[in-house]
Amino acid sequence: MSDILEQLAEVLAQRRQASPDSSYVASLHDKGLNKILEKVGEEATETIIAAKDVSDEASAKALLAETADLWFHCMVMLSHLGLSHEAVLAELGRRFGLSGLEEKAARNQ
Ligand SMILES: N=c1c2ncn([C@@H]3O[C@H](COP(=O)(O)OP(=O)(O)OP(=O)(O)O)[C@@H](O)[C@H]3O)c2ncn1[C@@H]1O[C@H](COP(=O)(O)O)[C@@H](O)[C@H]1O
Repeated sequence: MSDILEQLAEVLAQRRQASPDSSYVASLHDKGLNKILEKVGEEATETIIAAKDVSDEASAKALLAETADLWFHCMVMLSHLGLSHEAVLAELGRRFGLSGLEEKAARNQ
């Protein structure tokens, strides 16, 4: 999965130099941080609504699509602010490492 995030991050970095007319991501950068944050909020809301409505394969698929939209717009936000998705993965890894150690310690007591 992180390979896909890596490749997406490379494309997003290229789009920071692109013309707003040629690309959705470039148009978001051109509109600025407030527009990007508006999209993150919109996609978060759509994800929540979709998650409350999962009842079959089609609605589960709709939730996955909304989650992808949310992750994508979070990636654009990080790119706009010059931050790396790798730092987010490192933070998750650090927490996972910590909880893994805690679980191990608890098992050994
Ligand atoms: N992963 C995505 C991706 N996910 C979602 N979206 C777009 O995000 C938008 C969100 O959906 P909305 O229904 O809110 O769209 P909208 O109503 O048109 O948006 P607004 O007018 O509200 O801004 C849609 O326009 C989707 O096409 C994406 N657009 C691009 N990518 C990736 O980004 C790369 C660069 O894209 P371009 O900048 O378009 O070249 C692409 O190669 C893709 O890999």
